[in-house]
Formats: sequence, C-alpha cells, structure tokens
Amino acid sequence: MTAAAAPHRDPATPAVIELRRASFGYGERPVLVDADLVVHPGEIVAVVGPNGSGKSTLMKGLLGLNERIAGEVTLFGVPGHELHDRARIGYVPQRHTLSASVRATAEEIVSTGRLPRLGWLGRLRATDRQVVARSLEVVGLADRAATEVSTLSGGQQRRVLIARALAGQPEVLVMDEPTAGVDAASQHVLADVLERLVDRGVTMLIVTHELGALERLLTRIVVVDGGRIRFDGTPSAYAAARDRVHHDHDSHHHDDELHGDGGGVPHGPLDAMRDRRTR
Ligand SMILES: Nc1ncnc2c1ncn2[C@@H]1O[C@H](COP(=O)(O)OP(=O)(O)OP(=O)(O)O)[C@@H](O)[C@H]1O
Repeated sequence: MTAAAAPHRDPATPAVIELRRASFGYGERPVLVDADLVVHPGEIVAVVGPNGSGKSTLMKGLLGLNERIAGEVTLFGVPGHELHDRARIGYVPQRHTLSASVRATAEEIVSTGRLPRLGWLGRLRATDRQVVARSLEVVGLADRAATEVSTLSGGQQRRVLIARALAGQPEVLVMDEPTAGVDAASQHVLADVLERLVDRGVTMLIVTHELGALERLLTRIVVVDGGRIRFDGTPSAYAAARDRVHHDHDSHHHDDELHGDGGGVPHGPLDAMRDRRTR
C-alpha cells in the first residue's frame, strides 16, 4: 500500500496552517518550542511522538487555546488571532469518550457543532438539520441519531465527536488522537470515515499513536519529541529515516484506561511499518 499522493497545489491559495518559529506553553512555561510547520490545502498530516512530547500543545497552540510565547501563527493567510470565521476549523479534542453523565442523543451533540454557522435567529433551520444528518451519515451513524451517546461504544462516540466537528463544515479538521482507545476494528472504520473526508477535499492534521489504519491516507508525517518538531516529511522519507527519528513506543495511557491491556492495538507509530516489512 502506498501513501496518498500530495494534492495538486495552487500557489495562489494560502497555506491552511503556517507556523513560523512558534513556541507554545502554559503560563510562562514553554512546552513546544521553535515550531515551523506549513500545511497546505488537501494535505493529510499525522503528528506522532511519545507521551508528553508536546503534540497536544502544538494542536492547541495553533488554535489559540494556549499561550503563544513566541513566533507566528497564520491560518488561511491571516494571523491566527484575526481569524473571525472559526467555523473554518473543526477541532476534535483529545477525549476518547463522552462522559456517562452526558444525557444527549448523537443528533443533539452533533447539532452543537452547527452553532458557529447558525443564522442571526440562532435556531437550527432545515438546512442546518440536513447538514447534521449528513455529518452523522458520513461517520456511519445515521441509524444512531436518536441514541443516547452514553450508550454508544468508545469508537462510536469518537465518530460522534468527528461528526460534531463536521457539522460546522470546516475546511480543516484538527484531530487529537481520533483513534485513541478504540479497538482495531473501529480504527479501520474511522480510517474509512477519514478517507471519505479526504475525497471531499478536507485538510487534516491528526495527532495519533496508531499510524497503522491511517497510514494509507497520509501525505506527511511530523514527529514531535522533547518539545520540538524533529522530523517533517513524506511517509516514505519517514520510513527511510526511522532510525534517526525513532522514539520510545510509550504504551498509551488512554488506551490503558479503556482496555487495561491496551486492547491489542499497535502502540508506536512505527509498528505498522515494521509489521509490514517483516511480513
Ligand atoms: N494545561 C496544561 N497546563 C500546564 N502544563 C500542561 C498542560 N497541558 C499539558 N501540559 C504539559 O505539557 C507537556 C506536553 O504535554 P502534551 O499534552 O502537549 O503532550 P502530548 O505529546 O500531547 O502527550 P500525550 O501523547 O500523552 O497526549 C507535558 O509536560 C504536560 O504536563
């Protein structure tokens, strides 16, 4: 299986995400430093690295959800803090399941993702309901619209959260571990969901511990380690440089929380490549 081809790029179209020597942290403390990263329209970029290396800090930083200590963030060609149309970005935060205390149907949760696009009356119109229904359809949960989310499986809940992000009709999806804590079968379902989004031209930046199921979709892989971007290249360049960019295969604590034994999924982003090579 080969990685996805890099999309054709119109030089006149600005990058979706552009970081120049950006440092992000919490309070005064820098966590992710000196990051240069450019994501063009149509790219599917995986961000990998050990636990605590700064991946989530990178995601939150580019979304303006933590402190920018230095450098520049440009989104769709404008400084990040000046981007008023936030609905252009869909964010799936790092949270593997919805709390059991959330008493809402899948449709209600997904409808909240429509809020940034509502008209001045602030009410869901017929077109909004159609978008919500379509978002549930894309993630394969049309038949669960009326189901309480707390009764859905972990993988299905992740898909509800992705559908919620899709309901805002974003041009880019920033996802923090969409496959964390879900079993191998659900990971493949999620990869199929993401593939449908690729076909629709959605740009994606995905933090993941399980490169396996997503690998065929990726145009680039970024390795974060020790608070810095250590590698940024194509999947084949990553495979070739794997000794240089190798990092610890921390078993992922989120998987442990859900499965105890980690659920039998590969833990390191390099695992899938190594498996294939030895087959
Ligand atoms: N809200 C916060 N306030 C203070 N420090 C934080 C906060 N969130 C994360 N950190 C610290 O920043 C560092 C990097 O954390 P981050 O969550 O970015 O890593 P990560 O690579 O996403 O890890 P994981 O794979 O475990 O999710 C850690 O030392 C963490 O303790």
